[in-house]
Amino acid sequence: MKKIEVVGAIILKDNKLLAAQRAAGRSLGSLWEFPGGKIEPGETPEQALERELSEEFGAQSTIFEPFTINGDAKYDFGEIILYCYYVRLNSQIVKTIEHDELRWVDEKEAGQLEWAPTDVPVIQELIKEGFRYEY
Ligand SMILES: Nc1nc2c([nH]c(=O)n2[C@H]2C[C@H](O)[C@@H](COP(=O)(O)OP(=O)(O)OP(=O)(O)O)O2)c(=O)[nH]1
Repeated sequence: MKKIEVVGAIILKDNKLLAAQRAAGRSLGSLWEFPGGKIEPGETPEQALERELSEEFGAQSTIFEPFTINGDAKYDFGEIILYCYYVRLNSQIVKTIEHDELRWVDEKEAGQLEWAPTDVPVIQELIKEGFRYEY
């Protein structure tokens, strides 16, 4: 099965997480995820994440440490391996081209969203840790 490596951003501000809802027509449509996307050949995960955040939001970012666990799930289109990093946005979000909605959520609200299956172990661990590491 095709392995697809994906990076996701854990963006925290005032104890809230930036959650993004995938646009309805896309793969895993309408499910919630970490902003990010596929790692392209020759890119490090950090480079991929910076690029994705620039493309999706028009925002500059700084990538900090990787999260303690990865996501991993199999779909009909391949196996997604999700690497998440703590990220600070250095500029405003000026656009959103790939999401139906962006929402700042606390732990309780995050637990009530329907996340992509890949993300479920990651978000559960993050909720357990608490939304307290702001960069
Ligand atoms: N960005 C992001 N993608 C995720 C997460 N969890 C997860 O399973 N994915 C999946 C959805 C997509 O199949 C893939 C990311 O690809 P992408 O967002 O760059 O999608 P794409 O532009 O290629 O669009 P598409 O063809 O998949 O619709 O990883 C997540 O938390 N963030």
